[in-house]
Amino acid sequence: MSATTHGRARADSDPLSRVLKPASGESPQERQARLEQEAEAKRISDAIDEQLRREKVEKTKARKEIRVLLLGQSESGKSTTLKQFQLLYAPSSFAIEAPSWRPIIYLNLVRSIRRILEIITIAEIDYNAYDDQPLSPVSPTIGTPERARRPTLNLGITDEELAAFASIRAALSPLLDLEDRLIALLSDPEEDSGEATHLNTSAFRTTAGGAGRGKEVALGGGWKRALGKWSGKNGSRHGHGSAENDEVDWTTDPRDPIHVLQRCATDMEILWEDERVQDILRKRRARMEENPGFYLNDIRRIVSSTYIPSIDDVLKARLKTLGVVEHRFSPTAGGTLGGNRFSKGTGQGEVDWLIYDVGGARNQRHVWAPFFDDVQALIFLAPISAFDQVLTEDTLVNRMEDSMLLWRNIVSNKLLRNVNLVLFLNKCDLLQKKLQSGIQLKTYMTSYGDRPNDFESIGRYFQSKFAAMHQTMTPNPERELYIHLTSVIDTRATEKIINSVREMILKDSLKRTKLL
Ligand SMILES: Nc1nc2c(ncn2[C@@H]2O[C@H](COP(=O)(O)OP(=O)(O)OP(=O)(O)O)[C@@H](O)[C@H]2O)c(=O)[nH]1
Ligand SMILES: [Mg+2]
Repeated sequence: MSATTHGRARADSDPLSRVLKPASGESPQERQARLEQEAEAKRISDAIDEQLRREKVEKTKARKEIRVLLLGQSESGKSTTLKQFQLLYAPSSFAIEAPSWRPIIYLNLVRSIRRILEIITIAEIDYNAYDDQPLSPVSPTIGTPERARRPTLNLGITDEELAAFASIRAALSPLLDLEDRLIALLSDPEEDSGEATHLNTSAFRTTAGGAGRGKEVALGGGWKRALGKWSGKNGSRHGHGSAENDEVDWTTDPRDPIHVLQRCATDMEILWEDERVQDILRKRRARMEENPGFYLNDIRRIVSSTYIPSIDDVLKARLKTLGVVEHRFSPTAGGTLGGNRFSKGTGQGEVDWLIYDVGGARNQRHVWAPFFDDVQALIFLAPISAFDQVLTEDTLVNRMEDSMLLWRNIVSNKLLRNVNLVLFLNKCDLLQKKLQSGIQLKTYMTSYGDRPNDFESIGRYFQSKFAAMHQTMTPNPERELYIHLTSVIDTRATEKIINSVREMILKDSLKRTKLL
């Protein structure tokens, strides 16, 4: 019986209107008859209510969809968390997509090299500023590297080193062109969505003037489809089996970026391993290892002709999200393993998960709100290693401060009052490294005072800070907050956390269903 039919039956025998009728001059028999009628009406009404409740439960069950929104500032780890969901619940699709990350990993590597070259250039500029001072009148021979014999500047560059840097910069210059080609390939997916041969004509073209050079590439969800050809179709395959086990040889395509990378590999290694370069990086406090998309210790492996990104490579790859990207993990579409895991122990049958990954940069945040009243759970990521960093989009704003402001807005938002709230205090691995290198939290957050500068104390401090903000600002004092200290590039640890988040959301969903 449909809900509409129930609605009519209910209107025909409305018990309320009967009860509300005045019962003046009622005889005992009439009263008895009225009470019986009322009881009967109530029984019918209760039966209808129960039927409606059951139908609503069935409808909810039939939908079998849990919607989760990932929020947090740029580089907080939202897309990486999404990758972990995919790895856990749709591992076969993760494996199929892994080769598509290859150009992004190349781009990350090229960006790291560019960053080092920029830092050296700044160091050189600092050095050359010394030229403004008059040279010694007793310069023994013209052309002698006078500066080399001067007391070194704080960066300690000599003319010989300058010459060496100039030579390595020249050797690495093809990477700038490669960066343009990779940006063109990644930024313009529409253009490459046609025939596979199209790749050979335009995908690796150079953008005029290198307009995107140095800027971070930001993409919506379409790039994986556009880069389907990177999954191995344009390389020679040897052997059989699944995509992850197939051996490919990227060098068979003369236009593949692998060639430039291979030609530059030795110079990239020389640059990265050079002690003087390391010294300059140290003095400039450029901790490359902590930057997103760090592959400088893996150059040989990455430029191999048969390179396929590993799980860790994909998790480390940095690609800024644009807009909102929706991902559905469904038991049937996402692979059987995913389906089984999702439905395990829930008592709810199989469940589809709809996860919204959004861009976290300030100019991306306006698109978040329309999703607030459509999700059951929200995972907010705050990278607690970022206390000594500023936002890329606004270098006057400290990242930790930005995270806390965002958190305040989220926890006080009325639209989210009934949403399950999960907080990932993320990048704990980087926090640990920072603390080990002697960086003090109190230098950047004076409110931390003289508390111990160790990971446990700082972790506890941030947990209680974020929890206190929730407690004082929440529009729903009943709402529970689940806080986890995370490093979402750590697959094993994140799997446990995701499982506990899943259990929590499903239990809550079951509770709500029972309450209906
Ligand atoms: N070491 C470390 N790196 C992390 C962690 N979480 C994320 N990353 C890296 O940080 C970078 C940024 O992560 P993303 O997941 O792309 O950040 P996002 O929040 O999606 O950023 P937007 O898309 O710009 O909003 C990536 O290179 C990740 O590999 C972590 O816990 N530890
Ligand atoms: Mg992202």
